Amino acid sequence: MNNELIIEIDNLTVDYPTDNEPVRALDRVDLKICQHDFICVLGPSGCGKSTLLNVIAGFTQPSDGTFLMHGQPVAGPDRQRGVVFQSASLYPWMSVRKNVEFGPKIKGLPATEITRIASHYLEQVHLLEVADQPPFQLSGGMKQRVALARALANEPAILLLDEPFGALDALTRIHMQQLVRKIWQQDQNTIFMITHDVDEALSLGTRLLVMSKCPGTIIQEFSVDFCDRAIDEHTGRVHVDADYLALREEILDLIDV
Ligand SMILES: Nc1ncnc2c1ncn2[C@@H]1O[C@H](COP(=O)(O)OP(=O)(O)OP(=O)(O)O)[C@@H](O)[C@H]1O
Repeated sequence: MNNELIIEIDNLTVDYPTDNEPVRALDRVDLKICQHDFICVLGPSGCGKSTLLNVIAGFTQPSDGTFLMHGQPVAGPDRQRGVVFQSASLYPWMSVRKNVEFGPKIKGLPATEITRIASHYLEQVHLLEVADQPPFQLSGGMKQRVALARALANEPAILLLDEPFGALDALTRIHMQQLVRKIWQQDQNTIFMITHDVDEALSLGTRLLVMSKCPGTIIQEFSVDFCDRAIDEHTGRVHVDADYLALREEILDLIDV
């Protein structure tokens, strides 16, 4: 497997200015992300998970420390980092296909290539049959699949998912998890995902990062392989065994739920 280093974060601190004292959201975070890592970030509410994702996305600049991508500082957002948020925020005036074509079009690719890329990712998320519909005609889960296809169509070096399934019902959520796992396994993507759901993290991630209360720092990392070693062929769900349950308890204790 290719273990190329993609992201290197050293001593990262983020302070948000306020009318009074600045709020320290992240405190001296160190993190390396390599090709094909599937990182899941867990931690109490307000511990700085989104701030960390926003720094990696290029939306927020560090107050101190360094953040390098492929060895270079990052000035702002670009197509190297695809982001999917909890709410799909699609362009409502464009069809599903046009939403997915948007990135490749901005990139200036030839029309045939734009069509090919959009069809490929729409097929991957099982949405080719609704490609010509406007987003408002889709269910919440379908909208999230469009958002995923739109992010993937830029072929980013890393996919950043900020609670992408948080607003979905339980069954749709499981289907989305299966889909993301399959895409990650097939295409060898690199994924950084925030979740509040320990089971979701255990069933998807290869590295689970647990953060402390605000100001956030990474207090523990777990390397896991449940998604590789124990997926039920028929249901696509992870087989829950004693190791899984023990780790689940340990993480919940750390988060102090
Ligand atoms: N723009 C801002 N200005 C001031 N403080 C902010 C700003 N954004 C976030 N914060 C504060 O920074 C801290 C970390 O926030 P952040 O949203 O990164 O946490 P989180 O772990 O993602 O939270 P949640 O799990 O509730 O989504 C919190 O104390 C929050 O109130």
